[in-house]
Amino acid sequence: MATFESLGLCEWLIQQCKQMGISRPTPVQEKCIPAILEGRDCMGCAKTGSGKTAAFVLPVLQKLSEDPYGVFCLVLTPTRELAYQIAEQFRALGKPLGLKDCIISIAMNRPFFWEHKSEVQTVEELDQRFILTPEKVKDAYLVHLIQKFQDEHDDWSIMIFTNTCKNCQILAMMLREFNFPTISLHSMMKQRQRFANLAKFKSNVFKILIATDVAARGLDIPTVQVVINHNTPGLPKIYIHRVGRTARAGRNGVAITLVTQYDIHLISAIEEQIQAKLSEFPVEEKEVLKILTQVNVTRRQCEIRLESTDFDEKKKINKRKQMILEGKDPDLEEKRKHEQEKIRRQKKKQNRKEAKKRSAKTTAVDS
Ligand SMILES: Nc1ncnc2c1ncn2[C@@H]1O[C@H](COP(=O)(O)OP(=O)(O)OP(=O)(O)O)[C@@H](O)[C@H]1O
Repeated sequence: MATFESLGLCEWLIQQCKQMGISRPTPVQEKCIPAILEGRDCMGCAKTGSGKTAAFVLPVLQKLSEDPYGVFCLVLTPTRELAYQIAEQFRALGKPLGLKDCIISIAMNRPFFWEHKSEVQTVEELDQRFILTPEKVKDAYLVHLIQKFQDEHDDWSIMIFTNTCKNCQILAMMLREFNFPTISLHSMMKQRQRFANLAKFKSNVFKILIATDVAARGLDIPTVQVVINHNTPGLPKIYIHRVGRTARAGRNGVAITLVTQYDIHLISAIEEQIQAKLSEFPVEEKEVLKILTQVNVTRRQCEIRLESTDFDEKKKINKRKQMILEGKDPDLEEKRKHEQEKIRRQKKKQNRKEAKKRSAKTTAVDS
């Protein structure tokens, strides 16, 4: 069995790995580390949660320590959260180097040239994968499932994926109405809020993260035991990334996908890709029916509440797209608008103060 030493990794890096609980290389690390150390081009493909990040971070750090000069490594990621996560790994493993890193994010949601390859996930790691085929009560099944996990496990943590930002927002509101400690993550949130919510979920303050596919790739949250697909992913590749958020680094995990009669063809494509049949998840229908009305009413109330805010996904996305086409950064524009509004308010306040002073002076002169 290979060791980090036999792969050519130097002692200080082996010690850093040990401190992070990494004692033996995973297969992708075993194959990539020597090749990168030799300075060869390398493309690593391995299943989700198998340590691909350290497979390039470790040899990059070793090379950098040998010749610490200039800009050394550029890492491209599909989301900002992932950029921060990888930077953290560089910082943790590269601590003795006094490493300097810089995160640059661009206005566009996703660079189109990114191609993340993942091998077919094996069934052994992912303990159980299920499908649920509800008729019109998806949401009631969701509430029932969460309730079940909450009742049956002391230490639990669930990631729920859904297709749109609006759905994500409504479901988060709805689950909070049922007193589930829920937090959301989607691209219509401000970046600061996205990071804050992710941190709250990672620290286990909130047990449920409901997210769009912005959280489907690369995020490494070891405590996630369950992934629920509120909608069936349109592409098998997305399914693999989503369910890969659980059962990471040899741990166990469960993935449940809610499927309607219109999604059967999608399930067939997923099964073909993962080379495994998904089994039906057993639920007590009676229990689901008991909460059906309450769930539907709560959802409708949340929809009405959300409609009264300016949460218009399409309008906002189109506005952002237009800005990008005009060469503007939507986040910067928003910040600038906010600053201008602040200055305008301060000026107004100042004018009012001065007017008050003037009128006080006039009164004094009159009297
Ligand atoms: N050799 C190792 N032994 C044990 N754990 C490891 C090892 N290498 C990395 N890990 C841990 O495994 C977890 C998953 O690693 P990582 O996020 O790099 O997976 P990945 O293959 O990039 O997954 P994804 O395809 O989902 O992005 C991390 O918590 C990491 O610290």
